[in-house]
Amino acid sequence: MKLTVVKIGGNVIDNPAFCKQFLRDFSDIPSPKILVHGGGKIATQVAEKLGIETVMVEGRRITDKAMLDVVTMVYGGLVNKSLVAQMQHFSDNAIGLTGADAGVILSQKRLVKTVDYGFVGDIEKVNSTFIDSLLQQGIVPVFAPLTFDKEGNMLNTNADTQAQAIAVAMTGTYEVNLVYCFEKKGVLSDPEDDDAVIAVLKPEDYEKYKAAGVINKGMIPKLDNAFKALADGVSQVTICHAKEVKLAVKDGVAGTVLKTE
Ligand SMILES: Nc1ncnc2c1ncn2[C@@H]1O[C@H](COP(=O)(O)OP(=O)(O)O)[C@@H](O)[C@H]1O
Ligand SMILES: CC(=O)N[C@@H](CCC(=O)OP(=O)(O)O)C(=O)O
Repeated sequence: MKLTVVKIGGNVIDNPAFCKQFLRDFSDIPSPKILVHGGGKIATQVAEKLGIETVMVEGRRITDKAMLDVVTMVYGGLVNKSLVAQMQHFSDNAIGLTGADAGVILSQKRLVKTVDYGFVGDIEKVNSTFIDSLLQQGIVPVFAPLTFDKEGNMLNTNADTQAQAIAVAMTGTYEVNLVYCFEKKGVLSDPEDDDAVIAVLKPEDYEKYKAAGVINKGMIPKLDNAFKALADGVSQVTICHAKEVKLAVKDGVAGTVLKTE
């Protein structure tokens, strides 16, 4: 049986009209399906209002206690619950979850000698049986980019990584299609040209574009996760504009499709 996992980024969520259109389109995608959301841009804005500075290292937010409070409120509260309410309006029976709810995504606090990331989690285990029990009831799980550790901490977790880990965990039961939606038409071969979409991306091309600096910033962790998902058993991985989510799922052709070789 097929399962669709869609990840939606912060630039889409931050735009109410764009986000509403995306959720309307998402509601047309047949179940079973899962939504994973980011919200980094909104967390940065809220933190700024509270006088808390944002520092990102290799695509991950340094998350001290004050920032953990911000991301817990923003991702687990504001963003997650707003999405769930709108999805109910579009007749998707959504349930909003952090990884701590029902212990569904266990992480370990990120330990890197050179950088103190604070309350940032690297995912260890996803309870696919619990997720499947929701899917079996026709419920659409909506995951905030938060996980937890055995010490009882909430941990901030990169949303692209979380989508990849959930998608891979579900491959035991489903043929999984993973779609990363954002505000551009796909992975671009020319950052200045919004139409220069790379239709098919293979690992060797990725390395080439990365070395040339054409693929950079947030696209690097996104593609690392996307290729990992493909290597770990996800059937199809697409990176596309949020407006093309239905095309990506129904026709399997939109934006950039990843191939292993
Ligand atoms: N070659 C590229 N093609 C498209 N986007 C790119 C490329 N290189 C870097 N980017 C940047 O990557 C960003 C997407 O990553 P990120 O900001 O983490 O998105 P999201 O928050 O949606 O996960 C784009 O907004 C774009 O600025
Ligand atoms: C640890 C870490 O960096 N977590 C991310 C989680 C949100 C996210 O990934 O949001 P986007 O998908 O919108 O970028 C952050 O706080 O920015």
